[in-house]
Amino acid sequence: MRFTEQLWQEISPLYDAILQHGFVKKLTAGSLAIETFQYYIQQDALYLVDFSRALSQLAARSAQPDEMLLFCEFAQNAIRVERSLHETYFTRYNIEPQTEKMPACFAYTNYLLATTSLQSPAVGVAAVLPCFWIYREVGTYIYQRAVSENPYRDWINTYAGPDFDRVVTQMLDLTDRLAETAGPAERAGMREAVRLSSRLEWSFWNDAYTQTRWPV
Ligand SMILES: Cc1ncc(CN)c(N)n1
Repeated sequence: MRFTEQLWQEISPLYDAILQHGFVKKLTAGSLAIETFQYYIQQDALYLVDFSRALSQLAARSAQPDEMLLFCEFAQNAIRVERSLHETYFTRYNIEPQTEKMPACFAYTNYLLATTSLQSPAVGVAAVLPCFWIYREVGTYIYQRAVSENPYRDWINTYAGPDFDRVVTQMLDLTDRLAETAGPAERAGMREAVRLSSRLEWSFWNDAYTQTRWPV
């Protein structure tokens, strides 16, 4: 069994919890409140900058030039492609940019930055993997069920689309390659990183759904 197949088995309860979350259910039905989406997209704009920074760190730390190229491309796309999707919504709903990260966004971005800079490159790659993988799976799941008049159609099409699928396949292949040369402790670290980032994906949607702010 591929290492990434094992990973998917391990995180499938977390993935199921994401699919059962009100945010995803309402996004699918097209009934997600605009304020909820607003919060999400404001936080996601902040997230993407650090996500791109984490990918740039992986590029700098890659052992292979081809991997460097991949991470440079992913880092650029995180800002160019996903930001253009965001701009569509910022304009459509008149959303003001936010400058303060709320708890889940803060935890997730700091976790990604710390892991991609301080852990081994293989563990760093595992930490960013759910950012790609879970979005493709959730995007595809929603795409297959979403109503056609869904106001969030652009978001759904981006993550269920062929370009994003190609990137996710490259990430999965790379993760499997790195796992082949990793020792048991490093593989355990990779599994833990995938679990943690998957939890943080759930938290990111949950914060938007509950409009979480810093309590003090
Ligand atoms: C929180 C989060 N995770 C993942 C993605 C997809 N790169 C995103 N835009 N936002």
